[in-house]
Amino acid sequence: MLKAVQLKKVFESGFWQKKSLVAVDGVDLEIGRNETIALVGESGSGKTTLGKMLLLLLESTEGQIFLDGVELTKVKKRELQNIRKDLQLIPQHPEVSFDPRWKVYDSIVEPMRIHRVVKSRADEKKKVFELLNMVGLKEDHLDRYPHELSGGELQRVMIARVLSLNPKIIVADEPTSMLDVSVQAQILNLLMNLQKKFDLSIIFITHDLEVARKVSNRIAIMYAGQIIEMAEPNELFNNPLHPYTQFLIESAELTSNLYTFDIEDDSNSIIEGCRYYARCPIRKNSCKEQLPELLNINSRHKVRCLCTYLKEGGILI
Ligand SMILES: Nc1ncnc2c1ncn2[C@@H]1O[C@H](COP(=O)(O)OP(=O)(O)OP(=O)(O)O)[C@@H](O)[C@H]1O
Repeated sequence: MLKAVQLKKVFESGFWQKKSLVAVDGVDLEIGRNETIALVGESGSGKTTLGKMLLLLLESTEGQIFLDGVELTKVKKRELQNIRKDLQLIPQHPEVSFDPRWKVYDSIVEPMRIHRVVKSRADEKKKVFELLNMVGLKEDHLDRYPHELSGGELQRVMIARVLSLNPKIIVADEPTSMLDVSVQAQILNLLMNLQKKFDLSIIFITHDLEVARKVSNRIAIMYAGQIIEMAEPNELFNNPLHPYTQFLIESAELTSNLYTFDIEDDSNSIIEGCRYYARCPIRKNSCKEQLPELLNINSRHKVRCLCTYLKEGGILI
């Protein structure tokens, strides 16, 4: 359904001296209908940048994106308007996506008007009530301004707004991280139920491995702009192969949340070998020179680590 091939994003940053920062570094990813892939990784590993590129909200420096076989990176801007409604974002902070001067009703109908998915005001009203029902809000909420809603209610409005366009792919970028635990669970359940109903493909960005395990069919672990391991949740938790994944799982068990390094290293700058070299407890000299590929260990498990290939039976050689 959605397929990314060797996606790369390089930002030019630096105030006095310009420096290239590789935020996403050669990502291949394929997501099927009704599938959820969780992108997990520490702050700065490129999750949001990758998510935005997949939704065409950010231009890729290199690589291709296909939706149902159509290469989106080649489609003309005018034709993209139609495709954009299939690709939607649920952001971490919905409050910044809403106009504070608009009531909830207007915020929900705005994208439907832009994309002309309703034919009359009566249709529009009917659709808004349907959506409201689905996301568990009441008629009374429609007449309020964003600041008059709780974080959980606001995220429900965001979900209604996104679903109004009947999208194919949703990138949910840490959609529950600012909510308290009980509301988090409600929103996650709501998303999972709506996914079945709407046949959605979801890329779920999170720091929280336990959330990833709960919501996803597959988990992709990101480090320094690359996917370094990918597997179904049970397989990944029972048999983590990359030293970084092992570290994440151990840290999550200790703190129930993902430990973040103090990132004063150069993991996002352009180096030759394995991006995890500086921190890796099992590194070999050859890891410094050779960037490992993301290779299949078996049909359900991929890893990007030279030492693991050798240990797991030498697929590389
Ligand atoms: N517009 C930009 N200009 C320059 N650098 C950027 C820009 N957007 C992101 N970056 C950099 O790209 C890298 C990846 O950022 P990104 O936001 O994708 O990471 P992330 O994994 O989503 O982090 P977080 O979990 O904190 O949201 C970071 O080093 C970030 O500073």
